Amino acid sequence: MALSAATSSFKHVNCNLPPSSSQPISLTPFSLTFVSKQSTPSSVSSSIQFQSSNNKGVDFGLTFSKNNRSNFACTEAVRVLTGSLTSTQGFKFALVVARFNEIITRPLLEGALDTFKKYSVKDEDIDVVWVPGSFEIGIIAEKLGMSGKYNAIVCIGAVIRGETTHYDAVANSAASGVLNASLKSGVPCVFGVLTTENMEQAMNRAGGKSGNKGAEAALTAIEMASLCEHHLK
Ligand SMILES: Nc1c(NC[C@H](O)[C@H](O)[C@H](O)CO)[nH]c(=O)[nH]c1=O
Ligand SMILES: CC(=O)[C@@H](O)COP(=O)(O)O
Repeated sequence: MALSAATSSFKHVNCNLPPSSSQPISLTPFSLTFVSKQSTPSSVSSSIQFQSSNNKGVDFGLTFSKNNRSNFACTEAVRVLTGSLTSTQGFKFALVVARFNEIITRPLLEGALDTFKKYSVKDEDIDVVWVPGSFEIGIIAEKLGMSGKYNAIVCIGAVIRGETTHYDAVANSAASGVLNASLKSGVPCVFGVLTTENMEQAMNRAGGKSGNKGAEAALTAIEMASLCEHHLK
């Protein structure tokens, strides 16, 4: 395989990322060595080495197939751990949802549940716990985490600025409550609490023009659950 053909195929390398992931893969190579190894009627397998400026090498084995799909496997030198979004079998999730501003938190919850369904998490593996407001999320997330029943917990709330400084107290307490729950229990507790200046900003993030932050939180929960369960046990 000629180098020019390899580099043109390289633009189309499929890294097996899930369909909704938009995170870039950063390789920033200092130098790149290309070695063609094997060619079959349907594919060409090659080895490519990236050498960074601190002399750490990463070898990648690539298979370019005729249907323009490629497999991309890191083979040695640097161990890269990433949670999978597609290996959700047996995972259990809890969602803690604040009833305050329910007009926002309910669509956030629905977004999260849709995402779990999309990634094959079964309904019977999901528990939803309602709390009065975002201030109360932390203590319940911590209890759920400590129960040892869940792989990750999604915390959902909507704190919307009013006239007074109450907003800052609730928003900061919610954030530190969720963080503490995570650190104390060792179970990933994901922060799906909106903190917005007004209702319009909240609606935009609860299924409006800025997406659904509940759906994003569920995706983060899956990735974190996988990272802990599959790599860090
Ligand atoms: N103002 C908001 C609240 N306030 C309620 C508190 O969360 C809490 O329930 C109360 O102070 C009793 O402890 N909660 C939200 O989720 N969002 C708000 O905008
Ligand atoms: C989160 C809040 O701050 C809000 O609901 C309270 O509003 P206000 O500051 O006008 O009392």
